[in-house]
Amino acid sequence: MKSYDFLVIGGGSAGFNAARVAHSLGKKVAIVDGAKELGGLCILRGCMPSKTLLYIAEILHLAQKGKTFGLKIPRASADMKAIHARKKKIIGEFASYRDQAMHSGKYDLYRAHARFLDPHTVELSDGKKIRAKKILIATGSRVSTPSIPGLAETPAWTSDDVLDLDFIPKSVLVLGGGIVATELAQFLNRIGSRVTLIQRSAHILKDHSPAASETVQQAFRDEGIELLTGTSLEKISGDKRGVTVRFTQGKKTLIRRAAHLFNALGREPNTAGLSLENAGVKLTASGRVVTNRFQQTTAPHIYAGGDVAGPHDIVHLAVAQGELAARHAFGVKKLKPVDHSLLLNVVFTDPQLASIGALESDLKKSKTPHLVASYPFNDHGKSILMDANYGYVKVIAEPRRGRILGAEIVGKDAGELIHCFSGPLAMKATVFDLLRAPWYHPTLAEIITYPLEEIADQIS
Ligand SMILES: Cc1cc2nc3c(=O)[nH]c(=O)nc-3n(C[C@H](O)[C@H](O)[C@H](O)COP(=O)(O)OP(=O)(O)OC[C@H]3O[C@@H](n4cnc5c(N)ncnc54)[C@H](O)[C@@H]3O)c2cc1C
Ligand SMILES: NC(=O)c1ccc[n+]([C@@H]2O[C@H](COP(=O)([O-])OP(=O)(O)OC[C@H]3O[C@@H](n4cnc5c(N)ncnc54)[C@H](O)[C@@H]3O)[C@@H](O)[C@H]2O)c1
Repeated sequence: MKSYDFLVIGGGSAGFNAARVAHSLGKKVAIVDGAKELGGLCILRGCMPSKTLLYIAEILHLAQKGKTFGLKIPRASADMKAIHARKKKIIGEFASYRDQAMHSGKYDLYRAHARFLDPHTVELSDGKKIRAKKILIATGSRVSTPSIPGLAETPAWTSDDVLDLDFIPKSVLVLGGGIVATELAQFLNRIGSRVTLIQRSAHILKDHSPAASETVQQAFRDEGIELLTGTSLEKISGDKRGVTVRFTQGKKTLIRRAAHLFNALGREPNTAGLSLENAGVKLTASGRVVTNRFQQTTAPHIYAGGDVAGPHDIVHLAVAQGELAARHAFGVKKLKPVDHSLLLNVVFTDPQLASIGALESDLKKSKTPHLVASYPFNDHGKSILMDANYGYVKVIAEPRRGRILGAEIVGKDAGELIHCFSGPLAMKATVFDLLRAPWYHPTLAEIITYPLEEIADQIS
């Protein structure tokens, strides 16, 4: 039986980066991955394909509103075969780069599924057994199918299918109003599908502020997406002609039909089949692997990172958790846990929605003193000339010295603009520090100076 210092189960963002760090510390490392294609979710079926398609859809949208800018663009439409080919080429290049790195000889790579036999031994789906001193579980997440009558029996697309379309679907019913649902509903609508989105809570993107979700909702409705919120799904059925969803909204019972159904009702940690009970690794009530601040599970020599551990399914956190686990496993000193108080979140709808640090609602709940100021994009020179009028920038600061606690941006390129705050938040900067920085005119970024000045005025 082969034996290693470090065994990584799952070679996605968390697992690959943990293996890379362990190798750089001089350790003998093995990666086990059971996927047909190497690369992990972000490269193959997550961040990169979705952002490739969303960017294309944004260009199409701008071309279609050429008249607003005084342009004659007679007919802009999606050529799905070409779009699909572009996506495949781009993703193929990213995946091949990762594949080469995994085959670099720095790690022993096993293309199989693993399950624990005991706390130090795993059995692979090809029958091999391997042992390791330290192990990382980085098996990611998978689409969940909640128990809604008819859902399991009705053919439904997942995000994997939507990201791989090579035709324009006539109509799609999108179930859910989270990030996957909203980003891909807008993509489908912009390429020319008739889209209905059915969401359980009162707002889409319910983890964000109501003002932020309402702004995105308004943009979606203005683009022609039918958005139904505050609903409860009752029955889903399908026949040769398409799918039917029956649901309630308040006291009304409603029915919608479409050619296709898209299940965007969330993801769940990928732990089935790992036989974690043989290793003494416990799960939380929501099915994530229990970990401490250094990613150790309830069996201290076994670590977990990425979507399987949470608390957020975000790729830079998966990378940070994997790297931290490898360093901790091999005794690197003065390590800091991943700082979730600096949570950075981006939703790549148009307008984009991005936030960092403390949310206003959490500060209100905990009665933490704070100052808030915001400024709308429809009163800002650069966004007006770009016809990018949805949204606002909001800054939250501590009231005595003006230390920035958080920021929320809804608007054009919010995912880029929010990074004006990530360095300053990490460095505990104040609004006064940021106002000393130069801000070029005319840029979208300079809008940030307005709420900063308002807070500075309130303090002084
Ligand atoms: C449509 C979509 C868009 C997204 N967009 C973004 C975005 O824009 N930005 C962002 O930050 N995040 C985004 N995410 C989330 C992000 O992709 C994930 O948080 C991240 O990829 C998780 O990385 P991971 O290493 O935990 O898991 P993964 O990358 O999923 O890796 C897990 C690996 O484990 C393997 N595996 C599973 N079980 C076993 C087993 N028993 N034995 C061996 N191998 C196994 C799998 O084959 C896989 O390769 C998106 C997700 C989706 C679905
Ligand atoms: N831009 C990004 O960073 C990005 C993009 C895509 C995905 N992701 C990550 O992937 C993860 C998964 O995203 P997701 O959108 O699939 O999940 P999610 O949990 O964010 O959204 C699931 C949606 O389904 C609804 N829902 C769940 N069960 C339901 C039921 N029984 N009846 C009615 N509605 C129900 C929820 O209310 C919610 O709107 C997220 O945590 C996100 O962090 C990130």
